[in-house]
Amino acid sequence: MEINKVLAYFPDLTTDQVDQLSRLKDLYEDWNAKINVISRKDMESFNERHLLHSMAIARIIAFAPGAQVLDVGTGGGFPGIPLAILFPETDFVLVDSIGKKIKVVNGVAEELGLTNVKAIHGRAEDVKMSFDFVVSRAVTQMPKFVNWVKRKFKSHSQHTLPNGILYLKGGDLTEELADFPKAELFPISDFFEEDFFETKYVVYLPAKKG
Ligand SMILES: C[S@@+](CC[C@H](N)C(=O)[O-])C[C@H]1O[C@@H](n2cnc3c(N)ncnc32)[C@H](O)[C@@H]1O
Repeated sequence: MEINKVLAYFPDLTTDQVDQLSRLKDLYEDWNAKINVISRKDMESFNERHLLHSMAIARIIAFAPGAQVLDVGTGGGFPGIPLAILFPETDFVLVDSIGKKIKVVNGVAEELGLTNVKAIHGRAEDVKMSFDFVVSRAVTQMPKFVNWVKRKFKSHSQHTLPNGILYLKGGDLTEELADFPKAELFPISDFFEEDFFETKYVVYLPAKKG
């Protein structure tokens, strides 16, 4: 997918944001040659699989200036880096347990001048900060994930949605979400015409029970 097609879904971007998003594919190609974080096959479809896919979260929520967002198991920076570009006044903490992936995240953030990204090499369970939202893609099953992050939410919400998890997920989620009656599924095909995403939903789970 051409970058212009991705950008057409977000017509209100500033020139800085357009420039940053347009540079991502080349930056990841350079980093990937040094440290392999994205498979060759995925690199071919970088703009849809990594960029537009991550940006589906921005179709559900506009993160507020000053809000804190955690990306758990960010890998090379997804969905955290594209979201940090879209919401430059929101603070993003990207955590991954593999150090070389965090090296790539730091490199990309530095090259793009993203001052709102902090990358942590460590386990999500050990992050001791509070957040408005936790985002993620392709890390683990929801019951385990909820255990990792359930004590990491600020109680007060400054958004239209109560604070919670926004998780890019695919497959049959019936069993996985059985214990989470408050989970809401947003099909990504509602946001973008293309239907190439293996991960087909953004799952929203509010932090507060009951
Ligand atoms: C399949 S990759 C997905 C990477 C990225 N979210 C994406 O969609 O491109 C899963 C990542 O989760 C990380 N991970 C798994 N368990 C973790 C944990 N407990 N804390 C932090 N990172 C973890 C792995 O190191 C790996 O980079």
